[in-house]
Amino acid sequence: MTRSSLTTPPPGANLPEAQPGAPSPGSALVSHYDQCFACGPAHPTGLHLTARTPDGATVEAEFTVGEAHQGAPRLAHGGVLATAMDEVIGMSVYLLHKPYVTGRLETDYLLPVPVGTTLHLRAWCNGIAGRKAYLEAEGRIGAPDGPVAVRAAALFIEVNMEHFAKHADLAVTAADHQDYEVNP
Ligand SMILES: CCCCCCCC/C=C\CCCCCCCC(=O)SCCNC(=O)CCNC(=O)[C@H](O)C(C)(C)COP(=O)(O)OP(=O)(O)OC[C@H]1O[C@@H](n2cnc3c(N)ncnc32)[C@H](O)[C@@H]1OP(=O)(O)O
Repeated sequence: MTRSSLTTPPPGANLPEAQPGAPSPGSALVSHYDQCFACGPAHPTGLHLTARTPDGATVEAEFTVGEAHQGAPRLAHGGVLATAMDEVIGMSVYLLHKPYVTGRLETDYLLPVPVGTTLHLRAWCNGIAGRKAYLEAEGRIGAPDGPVAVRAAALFIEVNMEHFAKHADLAVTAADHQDYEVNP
């Protein structure tokens, strides 16, 4: 895809290694937050993405474009598609077993995505350098090997749990995410 140097791993970046306690190959990934617009099962109008990791290194998910996701008539809004890409990439960082947030997200829109289309999403990590993780994702129409409609490249930045606690209840946040390092 077309990407800037900011989302390209620098020389010396390391490929991620399997982390003890991280989701194992074949497992489903739980939502990181019930009310997340992209993956929260309790969100009233969210995308309700569910994901799994087939191999402990990549993440797969499906997103079916609905009436509520239109930008142009009968076509998905680009921002909604970017949300889905951001989330599936965010879920792939889950495999690193540390909290990260999106610093930068670049998106290529290659094909229009009509309402009713199921996009097959896949995300993976291309490298880690210090607190920076370099990630990529694609969304294919209709099948895992269907035509690519969307590509994304992202830079995620590692944060500590206090990042989230500034705007929410630390006790609740920590209790919900005991498997993350709280003070990395
Ligand atoms: C009850 C609550 C439940 C909470 C749940 C808790 C657990 C959840 C676990 C997992 C969640 C997963 C969630 C996935 C959801 C999808 C992902 C999202 O949508 S995340 C939301 C959107 N993103 C933000 O809101 C970030 C806002 N930005 C920031 O907070 C800061 O800017 C931050 C943390 C990204 C960096 O700030 P600094 O002060 O820590 O660090 P500095 O020094 O500025 O940056 C570090 C390095 O990164 C580069 N960098 C930072 N931002 C960059 C950018 N945009 N482009 C290029 N480089 C950037 C800098 O140049 C620096 O590089 P050099 O070390 O000097 O080489």
